[in-house]
Amino acid sequence: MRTRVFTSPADVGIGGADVFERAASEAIGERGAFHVALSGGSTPKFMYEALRARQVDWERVHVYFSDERCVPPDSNDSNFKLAHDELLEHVPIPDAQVHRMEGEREPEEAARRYEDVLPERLDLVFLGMGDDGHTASLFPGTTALTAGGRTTANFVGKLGVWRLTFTFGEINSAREKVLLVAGASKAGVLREVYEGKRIYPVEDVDAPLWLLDEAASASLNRTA
Ligand SMILES: O=C1O[C@H](COP(=O)(O)O)[C@@H](O)[C@H](O)[C@H]1O
Repeated sequence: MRTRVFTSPADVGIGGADVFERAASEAIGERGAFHVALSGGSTPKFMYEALRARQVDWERVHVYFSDERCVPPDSNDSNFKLAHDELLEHVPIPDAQVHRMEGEREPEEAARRYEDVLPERLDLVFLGMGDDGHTASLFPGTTALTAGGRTTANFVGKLGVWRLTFTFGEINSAREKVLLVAGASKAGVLREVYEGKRIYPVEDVDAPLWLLDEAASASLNRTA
């Protein structure tokens, strides 16, 4: 496992922005465009703030989402809205290059439609981890954990809601995967993940780079 530990959640965000800027420069230099998927939740906000001032050729960036809540794009629960308000409206990325999941549609239909939007291969996928070990909207015990295809609708029984999410196939086919994890509530699950217990969905992400804050990593006995 590759891991970097930062002092605070804000520093995790700066670490994520560093990865974004470097990967964008490499992809644009080598292939002429950068295809990146963003996550939701609370952790990416700091990365979005940091990214506004970075040297990124936004005209060549295409943004996707690794999961979405089944809500309209102007809902405060929308992963797209967070990225839009905190980053995308502040940088010169063409609107046509922002590819949101349509959380306002019937979930199965929205998942099918998103498969037509995705590029052949994503350069970089940002992910978070919930304190139940979910990543994207791949929650423990849900059907999406074994779904084929690239995106799927997922009913999350314990929340009583539908979500849209990348499958593990889509996540693992990306060139790079980065997990941003902050907060003491994640420490217990993280310890078990690092012990190789193999009980949480997040453990099915192949070879991710983990960007952690000190609170999340407090109980790790790390050798990597
Ligand atoms: O529900 C979600 O939660 C995870 C983790 O979010 P965080 O707030 O603990 O950082 C997130 O990665 C996912 O995109 C989101 O929809």
